[in-house]
Amino acid sequence: LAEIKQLGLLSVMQKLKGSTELELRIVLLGLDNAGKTTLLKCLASEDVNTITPTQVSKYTQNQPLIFHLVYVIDSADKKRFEETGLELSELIDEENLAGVPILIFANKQDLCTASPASEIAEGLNLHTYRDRVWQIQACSAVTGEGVQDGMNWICNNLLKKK
Ligand SMILES: Nc1nc2c(ncn2[C@@H]2O[C@H](COP(=O)(O)OP(=O)(O)OP(=O)(O)O)[C@@H](O)[C@H]2O)c(=O)[nH]1
Ligand SMILES: [Mg+2]
Repeated sequence: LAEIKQLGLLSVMQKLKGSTELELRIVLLGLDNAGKTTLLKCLASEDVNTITPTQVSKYTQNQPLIFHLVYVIDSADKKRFEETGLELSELIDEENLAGVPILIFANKQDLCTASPASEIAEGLNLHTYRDRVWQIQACSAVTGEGVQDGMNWICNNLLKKK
């Protein structure tokens, strides 16, 4: 995990379907330059009132309230696909994160050099993840496209658990 840049812990108060209020904790991870900060800004600009990003300086393995992981990938940086895949698999093998649902953002889809999310999913062997629910979502943190779809997936997971 040492090389994973830890970005932020997001405490999100989401009002779902008008009546339910849920607190959602997200740990946002990814290699440097993947687009984590841009994604946070994108989320914050969409709903400043309900999202409170907190920058934390260090990843602590015993975070008590991790409900979801979000892993960001630069879809246009093919040279680092192997590296990011290794980091992701280490994360998946973390004992403390066993079973934690994971959303993978295939970010920077606005670039014409970006690989499609389906190709990235294959390269990362996502289909072999059997201990948790996972989702890969194509997005652009710059245009905002796909970001809300990813967040909706997380919200739907929470609703299912209730
Ligand atoms: N075209 C494009 N550029 C993006 C996108 N997301 C991020 N970037 C750019 O990629 C670079 C890195 O983005 P950051 O958000 O700083 O990445 P980061 O993951 O926070 O990087 P570190 O803080 O170094 O770990 C910046 O120049 C962003 O403008 C995207 O969806 N599309
Ligand atoms: Mg950053």
